[in-house]
Amino acid sequence: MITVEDLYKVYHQGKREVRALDGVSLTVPSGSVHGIIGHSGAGKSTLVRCLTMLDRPTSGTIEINGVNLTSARSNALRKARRRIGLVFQQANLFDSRTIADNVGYPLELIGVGRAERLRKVDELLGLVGLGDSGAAYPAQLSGGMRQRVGIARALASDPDVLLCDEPTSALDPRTTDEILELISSLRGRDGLAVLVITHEMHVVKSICDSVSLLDGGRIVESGRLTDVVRRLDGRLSQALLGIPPHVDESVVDGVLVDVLSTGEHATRPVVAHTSSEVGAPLNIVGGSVEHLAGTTFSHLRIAVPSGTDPQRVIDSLLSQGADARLTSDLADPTGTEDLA
Ligand SMILES: Nc1ncnc2c1ncn2[C@@H]1O[C@H](COP(=O)(O)OP(=O)(O)OP(=O)(O)O)[C@@H](O)[C@H]1O
Repeated sequence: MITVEDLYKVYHQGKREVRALDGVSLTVPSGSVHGIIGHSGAGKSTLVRCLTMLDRPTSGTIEINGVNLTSARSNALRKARRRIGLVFQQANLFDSRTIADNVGYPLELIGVGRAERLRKVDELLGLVGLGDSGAAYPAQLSGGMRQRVGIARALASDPDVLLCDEPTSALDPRTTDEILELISSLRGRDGLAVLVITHEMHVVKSICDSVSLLDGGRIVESGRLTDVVRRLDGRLSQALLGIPPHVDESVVDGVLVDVLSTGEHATRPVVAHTSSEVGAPLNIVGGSVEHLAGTTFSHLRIAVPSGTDPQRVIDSLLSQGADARLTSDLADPTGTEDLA
């Protein structure tokens, strides 16, 4: 488990003060995957540097399974750092070393004997699906395989936390899914907590149990994936379940309403029911249906014709267990806010 409390990182540019991290707090329990997304400049890289203590936070604490990284010095800090395994966009392998030697490198650094190293490397290569590739060299592997090597190397020192910084940004969609499946399968391995920094909503939807939105150095929204998407007006909900404009909504006659139904409600004809209840045709002008963490989320945008009171429509939808709001009341109705 990793616990971050009130983390600040202040940079000084001449007389200007930049709060790259402005009081970040978060907890990632063992056995879970937490995603952090945010605009460019939100503070993601600073957070990664501070979590790994490559850059010292100005204040605040980082604890991993009760061990405080922020107060540790020299040897104790070096040891504490091994509690975090790092996976980057590119695996940055040593080209002149075999795959096995790349994975064993962190163990070599801390003086683990050859026999134990070979045993561990074998186990890790098996775990990432590269049991037969130990003797190969990086140049002989595909990008996805190299990333698997990077993951095996990150796990070599038996970390408590796996910190993945844009782990699939350099991969094609199919390889991305294979790597995500691998990362997802690692949650709970000896109590591992996984933290993924990403700008890809697909990553969040595929493997994260919980997610935080970082903006201006602060976490402005956070929660379990299935909870944040339920908040129809939330930025994360709009980003994860957003409805791209399918029609020119300015020519729609009437008022637009967004409807979010979850779980079993998502399988019911709530719009059809409301349509007959209010006695007006309700045209669906956009929608997205997602299955996240075993739950179905249906987000529809409907046009309520002029002459029909939209509040009656909203009330009818609410009475059926759906959430419904005027689209014009939503912060980002197009769901196209760039969180990268
Ligand atoms: N060494 C530094 N000195 C001064 N300001 C910095 C420094 N590093 C980062 N910043 C500032 O801190 C803020 C957060 O930057 P950071 O690189 O962490 O954002 P990011 O979310 O990783 O962005 P990107 O996705 O573009 O890499 C930005 O305003 C940036 O200009």
